[in-house]
Amino acid sequence: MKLVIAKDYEDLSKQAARLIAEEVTRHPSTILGLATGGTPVGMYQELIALHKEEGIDFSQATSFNLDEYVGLPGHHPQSYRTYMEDNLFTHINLPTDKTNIPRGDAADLGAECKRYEQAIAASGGIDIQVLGIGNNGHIGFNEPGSTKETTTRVVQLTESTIQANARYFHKIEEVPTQAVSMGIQTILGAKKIILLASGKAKAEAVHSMLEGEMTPDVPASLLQQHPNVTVIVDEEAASALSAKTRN
Ligand SMILES: O=P(O)(O)OC[C@H]1O[C@](O)(CO)[C@@H](O)[C@@H]1O
Repeated sequence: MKLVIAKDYEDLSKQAARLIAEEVTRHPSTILGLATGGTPVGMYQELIALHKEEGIDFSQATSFNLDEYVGLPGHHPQSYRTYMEDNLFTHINLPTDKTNIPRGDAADLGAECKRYEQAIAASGGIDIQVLGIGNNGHIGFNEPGSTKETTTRVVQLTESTIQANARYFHKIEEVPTQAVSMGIQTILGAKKIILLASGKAKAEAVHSMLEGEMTPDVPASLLQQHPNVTVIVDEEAASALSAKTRN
């Protein structure tokens, strides 16, 4: 995996946005894999600026998000659909009907998971997938124990993930306990992957991902088998890495 240590969060966000913008410019009908969480917010702001100031054009692109909470309709304030509308979609020219996010409120979640996986395959597959990383090494909502064979499915969130995400809800009891998430196999199917991590709380997970053994106990470590991963971290998130990995 290629490691980039950015100066700070702003630099990380700018470098990540550049990679996406280059991809969209080179290949206008690119299939983007998008992530939520706090980390990519700065990257989305940079992408909006690149769209407004440099005319980066998303009109022919398509997007697939990693995950959505079970039980939340798209219009719920804490749904990942709302997050994406607020942080990116309403500010750029990506057509709404080309933005895909699993339906967490589907009546038949099993069918929804199959439909989502098939839609990704039918698009030709994800060209560039953005990922964050959970403090416990999760990617998407693939919690520890997720194997490399997993595809889009309903997953149970761990207590630590529920606690980490409670900051977006009024109280912890409101945080959904399940999500629909692309699987590890789905993520590994992307042609390129960019993983972003910022802050001290991510240092241990970044260390295990890059320097630990490949194990479903740290789902992000399974990315080691992918041929084209760029990990962009800030100094704090890089702080548990050995000198050898840093150089
Ligand atoms: O960027 P954050 O908010 O630290 O979140 C890290 C990860 O946790 C999630 O928000 C899910 O808990 C992922 O979507 C994200 O990659």
